[in-house]
Amino acid sequence: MFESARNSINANHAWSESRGELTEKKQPVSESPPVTGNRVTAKKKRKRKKRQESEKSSVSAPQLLCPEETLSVHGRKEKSGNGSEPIVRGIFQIGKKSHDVILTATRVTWTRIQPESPTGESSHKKPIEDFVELKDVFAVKVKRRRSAGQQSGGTLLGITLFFCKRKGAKLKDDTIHLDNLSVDHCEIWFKHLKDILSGFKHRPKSLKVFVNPISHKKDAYQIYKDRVAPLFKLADVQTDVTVTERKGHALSILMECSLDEYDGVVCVGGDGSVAEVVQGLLLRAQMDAERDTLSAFTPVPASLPLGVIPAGSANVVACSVHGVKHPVTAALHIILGHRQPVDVCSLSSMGVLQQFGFCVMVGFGGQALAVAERLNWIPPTQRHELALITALAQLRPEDCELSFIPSSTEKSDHTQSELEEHLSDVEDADWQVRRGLYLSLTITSIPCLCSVAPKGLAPFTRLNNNSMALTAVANTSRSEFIKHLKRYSSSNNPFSFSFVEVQRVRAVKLRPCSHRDDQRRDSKHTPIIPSEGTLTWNVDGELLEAQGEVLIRVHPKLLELFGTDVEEAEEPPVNCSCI
Ligand SMILES: Nc1ncnc2c1ncn2[C@@H]1O[C@H](COP(=O)(O)OP(=O)(O)OP(=O)(O)O)[C@@H](O)[C@H]1O
Repeated sequence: MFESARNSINANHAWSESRGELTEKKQPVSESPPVTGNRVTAKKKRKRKKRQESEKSSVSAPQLLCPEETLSVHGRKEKSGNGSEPIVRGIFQIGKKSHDVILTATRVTWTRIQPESPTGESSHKKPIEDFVELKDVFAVKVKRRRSAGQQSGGTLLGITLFFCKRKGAKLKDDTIHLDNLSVDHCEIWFKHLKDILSGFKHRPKSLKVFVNPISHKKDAYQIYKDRVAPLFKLADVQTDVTVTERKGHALSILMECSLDEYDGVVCVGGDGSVAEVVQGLLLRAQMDAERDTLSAFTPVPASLPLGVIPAGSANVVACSVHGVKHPVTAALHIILGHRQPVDVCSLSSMGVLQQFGFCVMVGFGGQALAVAERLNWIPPTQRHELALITALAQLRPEDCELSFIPSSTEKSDHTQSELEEHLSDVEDADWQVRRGLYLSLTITSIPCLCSVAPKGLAPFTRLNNNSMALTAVANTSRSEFIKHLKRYSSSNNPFSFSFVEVQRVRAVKLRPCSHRDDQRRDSKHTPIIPSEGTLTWNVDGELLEAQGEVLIRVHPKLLELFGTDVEEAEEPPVNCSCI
């Protein structure tokens, strides 16, 4: 019955949506659905007339029922019930069959009209009913038949609804064609559908889009042009696209441009590009709120939600809010205005804010990224594998003092600002302190789902549970460490090792130590003594050298992402071939 929106666009069908165009060339009003077929016998004609009369008596097309009920989705009080009262009802052809179609404030429902049996008895079979929820409909267009090259006008065929259907975590666009040649009929339906759709105020109408042309396989622009831009156009979302020319380009635009005209920002690229746009949105919010980022401060949330179209290699942020690496899913979440507040962490060194992010690593994660940066002349996939192998070969523990404030605040009655104030107060809190050799420390504020870790990098982080997950991997043998890493992509628990400690925390402090008890050292376990106390951090895939003590804090719901809360990535698990 359905065909994909983009597949169904052909030379002879065109969609428009102005009411002007609907009435521009009136078609002869027909109260019955169009009938296809060349030869209609007199008997068939009589039968059809009889059927049409019986249909007309029950559902003449169109019937206006209770138009004020549409007010319910416009934020005003519903007059009665739950929006299930019919607004308008009529007959359309769907596929090749006549259907009784009903529009309510929340859905379009259609039921096949049962033909009478030759004996005049009506069928005892229960009519098949189907429906689409209007919250999933993202466009309604007038459907016309146009000859090749014809730009406007054309024969009215009916109206088409473009909607989103779900298969697991994946969203796909689909269409339902409501065919009827009557202009009056279509006009009434079109108007009501448009009114209802314009009542979904959380859907963006204008977006600032950043595309990183060098992400991963260098196909981000193509992905945007072929798979995302046509959907934005169909949904009448205005876009202002910047193809970034250098690192820092998106950040500098976000710090300067007027954001008032946009309802959201979209980033097409990998996690590095997302990190830059997140940084831009949050720094801009602090600048507009006159927050002093050179001191310990309580940040304000970003003013616009962010949509992430995955075009990188791991796509951790996209997978965490979509469950899949699928540009169409990401685009539909944006168009339908699905918003998910997310916790963000900030990393400060010597009291000065260095970066906002979702996933902060030091030790193995930082060392592997540093190697990858040095190998940037190698294509991305080979580079990441080679960097992993090199970092594993050079595996050395970091000698650190690790402190953290455990968190128990999963649910809270505090307001957003009270919660932020409470969590920002790290001075008077009870810090737990550990001193030791660590192979890897990972702190995440979101689950960080991806194909190499479908269940995420941490056992209990949610997108907005007001806390971060700290995974501390103490010094162990290389083979045990590899066993731990491999478990991320398998069904075994990567945290059930004696050398792995996981904590739910609201703040973490890490101080590199340069003196160790010499007794504990041997050639294998010689720790990295950071030069002048500098550690190499990996913040969302970007390298950061930070001197001295580093403080990482969680900031609940500091940003909204277009997407939803997902339990697990539905990407097929990928085992790293090199370990
Ligand atoms: N035109 C450009 N030239 C060079 N670098 C750019 C350009 N535009 C953006 N960047 C930078 O490229 C960096 C990497 O981007 P991104 O993460 O999207 O790609 P990737 O590293 O290939 O993907 P992944 O992180 O998934 O492996 C980002 O830091 C971004 O700021």
